Amino acid sequence: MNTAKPSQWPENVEYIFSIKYSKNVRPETLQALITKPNTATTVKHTPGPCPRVRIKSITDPSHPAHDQHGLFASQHLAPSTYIISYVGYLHTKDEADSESNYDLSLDRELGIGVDATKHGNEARFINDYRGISDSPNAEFRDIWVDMGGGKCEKRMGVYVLGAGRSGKKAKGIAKGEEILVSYGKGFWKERNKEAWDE
Ligand SMILES: C[S@@+](CC[C@H](N)C(=O)[O-])C[C@H]1O[C@@H](n2cnc3c(N)ncnc32)[C@H](O)[C@@H]1O
Repeated sequence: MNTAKPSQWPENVEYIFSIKYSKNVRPETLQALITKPNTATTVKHTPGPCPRVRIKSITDPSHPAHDQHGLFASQHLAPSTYIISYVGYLHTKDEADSESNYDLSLDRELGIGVDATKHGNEARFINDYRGISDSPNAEFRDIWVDMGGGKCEKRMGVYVLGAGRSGKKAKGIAKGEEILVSYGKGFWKERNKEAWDE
């Protein structure tokens, strides 16, 4: 088994390769989260540090996440390239931690989220573009990860914005550039940053 961790991985967070399922998820919900629709995009499971990204501490005082970390491209990433999937603790609405800064909705209809506060991979370090760049250069998409042996896992995958969606960012993400998504207005509204109303 691959036990390597990415450089700069924090000691208080468990580095995981696949989702950790809460025992409170109902069997029929769990079944829906591991049953891939025929037409869905599938990505092969790849355990271990992702070669396309690098976690870096943010030392620039003008960066709004100064003194935290961010995720950067370790090679040029072409438009629409799959980068990494978001893993963490998969939980029900009732178990959601309203204080978490790492909780991503996986399936709104099923009321399921994935929280990477205590367990996660490099994707937990992706910052929001606001105050850093004019626009995001990456986005979350629904994916299914083929775990082998006929098993699949529904996850959120991070992709480089496609040429159609990204305008001037159609060249993809350059080596060394920070990977930035939009967390959505709701994330910042809940944290009282009303000024970032876009
Ligand atoms: C999912 S974490 C991203 C990784 C985080 N920077 C870290 O080092 O663990 C989300 C948190 O990162 C910070 N963050 C992300 N994007 C930001 C932005 N554009 N401006 C200010 N803080 C940001 C906020 O503290 C937010 O609650």
